Parts: sequence; structure tokens; C-alpha cells
Amino acid sequence: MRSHPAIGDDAERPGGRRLKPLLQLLAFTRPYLGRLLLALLALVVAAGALLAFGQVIRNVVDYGLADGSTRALNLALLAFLSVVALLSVAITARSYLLNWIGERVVADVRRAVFERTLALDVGFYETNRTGELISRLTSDTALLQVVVGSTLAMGLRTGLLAVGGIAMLAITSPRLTAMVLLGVPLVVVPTWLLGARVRRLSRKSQDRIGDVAAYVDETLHAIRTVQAFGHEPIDQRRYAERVEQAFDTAMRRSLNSALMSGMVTMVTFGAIGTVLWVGGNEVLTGELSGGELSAFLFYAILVAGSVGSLSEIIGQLLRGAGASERLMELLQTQPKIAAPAQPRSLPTRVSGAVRAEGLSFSYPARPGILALADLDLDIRPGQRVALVGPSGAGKSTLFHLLLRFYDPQRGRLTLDGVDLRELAPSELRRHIAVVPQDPVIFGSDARENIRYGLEGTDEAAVRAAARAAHADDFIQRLPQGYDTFLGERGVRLSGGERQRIAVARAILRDPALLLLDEATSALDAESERLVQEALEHLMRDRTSIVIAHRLATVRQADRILVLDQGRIVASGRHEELLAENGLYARLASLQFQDVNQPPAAPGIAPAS
Ligand SMILES: Nc1ncnc2c1ncn2[C@@H]1O[C@H](COP(=O)(O)OP(=O)(O)OP(=O)(O)O)[C@@H](O)[C@H]1O
Repeated sequence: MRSHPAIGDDAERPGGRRLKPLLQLLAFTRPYLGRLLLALLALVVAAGALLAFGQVIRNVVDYGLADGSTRALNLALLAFLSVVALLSVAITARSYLLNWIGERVVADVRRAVFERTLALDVGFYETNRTGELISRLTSDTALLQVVVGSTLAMGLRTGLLAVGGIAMLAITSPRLTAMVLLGVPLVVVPTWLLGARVRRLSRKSQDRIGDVAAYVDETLHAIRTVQAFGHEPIDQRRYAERVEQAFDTAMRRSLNSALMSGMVTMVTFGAIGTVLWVGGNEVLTGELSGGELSAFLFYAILVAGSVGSLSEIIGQLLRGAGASERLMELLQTQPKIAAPAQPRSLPTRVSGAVRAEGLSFSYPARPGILALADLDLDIRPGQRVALVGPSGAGKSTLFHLLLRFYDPQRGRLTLDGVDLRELAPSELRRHIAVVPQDPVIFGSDARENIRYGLEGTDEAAVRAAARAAHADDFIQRLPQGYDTFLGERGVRLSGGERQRIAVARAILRDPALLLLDEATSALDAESERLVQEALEHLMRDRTSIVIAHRLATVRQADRILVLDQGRIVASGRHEELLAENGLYARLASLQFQDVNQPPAAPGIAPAS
């Protein structure tokens, strides 16, 4: 299996030049084509109305003022007000519609990117930092929101005004316009050259912000360790370095943007000044009327203003293109673990038979090192199998493969005779429940924490699962019972309580296959008894594979598999394996927490 390339490096991609990544956003406007067309209509009307002002001014000067006729002046004012009315309506429609589309597109992009990140396989998250991905979802989309919501609209308006203005200049005085156009390459060439740098630096700048976010994420998640080890000064320094790098990159980008704006302003206004000088001379010689020069002046300023701000807008758009490129890249990342084109389905009632044939696997991050080597397994429905082995033997790896977080390089793994690779991951995982060593409690209430992943399960079922997991009593005693918020800032649950929530979660799922990683930390006798009973209930009548840390568990197991360096080195029942006096006997005396205690749960008879 090839490892995921880390996304977000600074390499220049051939397809990612200039504004192209922004064009990819166009695909997101497709559902809103009607509104987009209306917005474009409003845009054209608004630009047209603004351009009409030039003609109003020309008429006022040439006919209204020159003829000294009040009627002409009144008419001109009437025309002025009509144009104003039209302009106002068009501007209102334009800005509302374009902003709406901008916000809508960004909302859709956010959703699409999040959806994709959820679908990406576990291997992807080993090569990409979550903080960096969060930064894409937040700061890149925020930037895009500004760019798409307002800059793009401004860009369209300004572009239209520049083109329309030049057309009106040409109508007013073709000769002068030809002179203006001669100056165009002077604006376009440096804009393009600097623009490419601005875009590259924008992307870098967003990448640096991603670094900063990743660092914050990592540090704050481990705040207890950070403080316990007095690591704060080092974190401060490292964070400061990253912030300064982000600042430097942003400043290099700003300098290029600023240079671009300054240069463009100088060139355009220089050109306009020259043209006005020539135009003024033409009025003096009578080749041009006063009204024409006024209109020309109006259009010239309009065009110069547009072209001047166009460079700034392009700078902004290029920043947006950088952000958009990062988001599109994420959207185009294909999960390595996905449903096949024609996924098979499992029987409605999965029996929970698990087989492995010649299974070999190495982690994408460590190719060449086998975490599981040539493993054969045959677990019959309803069997209880304990996995035992030294640290790093591959016990968790087998769970990862059963959940299809990764695909094996060789051999196959089947559930009810179906190769896991032929199943959609969601279909497979629907029939599996995992109780991890250190269960995660999510930022919601007790009910939602038990119902996790099974929306719409009724209250009675949730309570029944909680009762079976011995969680009902302590939940009832929480301040708001099942409505008590258990998340980060909510109630802190004890280790045993968290485990019982996790067991209730698994009971509610009613899986065909249970993967249980027993907690290594010892609980007090009462909690231990409750957890054991809950687990006992959970394992009844279903295939269970348990990474065992308790003597009680291995004694109860139908079969114990002893793993060492990715291989099964022994298998059998507890007494048989003890008698072999091999690795198992050594592990048993060292690893099992309750080896010197009588089994805590009633009904679990000590081996005779
Ligand atoms: N995501 C990963 N990327 C690369 N190597 C990994 C990864 N996870 C585990 N490994 C390696 O694979 C081997 C098997 O690990 P595994 O977690 O399956 O061991 P284990 O038997 O569950 O150990 P423990 O009892 O300590 O949890 C180890 O050498 C480990 O370093």
C-alpha cells in the first residue's frame, strides 16, 4: 500500500497557477444558476447606469449649460434622477444576490470539505496533522468567504466598468482612447508578474497559518503533560517561531500586493494625465467640445479608478485562489479505504464468523515492517477469543484490520465468508462494536453518548442498554440524569463510569462482532465488579475478540491466541497454554492484573 503524500506542502502544482483554483469554485455555483444570472443582470444594469452618467454630464454641459436653457437643465436633472433610481435598484439587487451566492458557495464548500475529511481513511490522518486540516476548514474557508462574498463581486463590477468605460471613451474620442490603450501593457505585465508571486506567497501564508493552528491543537490537547513537564517556555518559543514565520510570509505577500497597487496606480493615472493634457489641447483648438471633454474626464477617472482597484482586487482574488487551492486539494483527496464499485452485502442476521487466511500487513507509515505476518484465524459464531501477547505484538492491529481501517497487503480477512474488501466500510462497521481501553466521551448528554451513531433509537432502548451496562444508576444520580452534559466542560466521569457508558453504547448497537480492548488501569473492587458484569452481559451470544488484561477474561475464553511479533505463536485454553510453559505462562504471571486476586465477578468460577 502506498502511503498518503502529506497534503499542504509548498510544491508548485502545474494545475494550480494563478486564478484557476477559483474557477473550480464555479462548479459550486451550478445549483444557483438562476440567481447567478439575475445577479449578473443586475451587475450589467448597474454598470450601464453608472456609464450613462457620463452622457448625462455631457448633455448638461453641452446643451444645458452652454445653451443657458432651464428646460434642458430640468430634463438633464430628470435623466440624472432616473439613472440614480435605476442604479440604486440594480446595486441593491446585485450586492444582495452576489453576497448570497458567495455565502452559499462557501457554506457548501465547508460542508463538502468536512464530508470528505470524515471519509478519509485512518492512514491519511497519520500523514496529515489534524490542526492543519482544521485550519483549512476554518481560516481558508473564512478567507474564501471574504473573497467570494465581496471581492469577486467587486472584481466583476470593476472589470465591467473598466471595459464599459473604455468603450465609452472610444465613443467619446477614439484617438485619445487609442493612447490610453497603449498604456495597458504597462499595467497588465507587472500585474501578472507580481500576481503569480502574490498567489504563491498567499498559499504559503495560509500553509504557515496551518502550521500555527496545528501547533496550538497539539499543545492544548496535551496541556496537562505540557504543564506537568514545565514545557511551556519551549512551546512559547516554538509557537512564536511559527507565528513569526507566518508573519514574514504574510508581509512578503503584502509587499508584493502593495507594489502591485502602487505601480498600477502610477501607470494608470500617469497615462490619464497625459491623455487629459492632449484632450485639453484639443478643446482649446476646438476639436473636442467641453461636454465631450467632461464626459471623457468622467470615463477616464472611472476607468483609472477601476484599473487601479482591479490590481488590489486581483491581489485579493489571488489570496482566495491560494485558499481555494488548499481546499480543492483536500476535496480531491481520495480515501484509500472506500466501498468497491459493486459492494457485496452481508446477510441481515450476521452470525459473526471471522476468518483470516495468510494475513500479512504493514502500516503505511512503516512499509517493510510486518505488523501481522501470515496470520490464519478461524473464529466460529458466538466464540469468545482472547488475544494475549507482549506490547507491539499486533493485537490492536488485528482490530484495525477487522474494522477495515486499513487493507492487508496479503491474504484475506472475512466476516461471514465475505472478504472485507468487498464490503462498504459502513456496512461492515454496522455489525461491529468496539469498546476501547480508554473510551471517548463526546460533548453531548448521557443519552446521546450512549446512542452514539444510532440516531433515533428510542429512550426505552437507551435505558435498557444503560441498565444492562450498570450505567443507569450513576446516570440517574447525575444532576440532570440522562440530559446531563458529559462533554469536555461537563461532568467528569470516573474511569469505570466511562467504561460502562462505552459498554452501554456497544450493547445498544447489538453487534455480531464485538472488539473489546480491556482497560489496563485497575479499578476499585466495586467498579471492577460492575464493569465485569456489564462486559459479561455484552459478550453473551456474540462473537467477541478481547485484548485481554485480566485473568478472569482468559479463563472464560473459548480460545486464547498468543501473538508475538505479528504471528500467532500458540493457541488453546488457559490451562493448556499454562501447561505448555511457554510465552503464555510468562505473560500470564506478569500481565494479568487480577492474577493474585479471586475473580471479582460472581459467576466467574476460578479455575480449579
Ligand atoms: N499507525 C501505525 N503506524 C505504524 N506502525 C504502527 C502503527 N500502529 C502500530 N504500529 C506498530 O505495529 C506493531 C503492532 O502494534 P499494535 O498496536 O498492534 O500492538 P499491540 O499488540 O496492540 O500492543 P499494545 O499491547 O502495546 O497495545 C508495533 O510494532 C507498532 O509499533
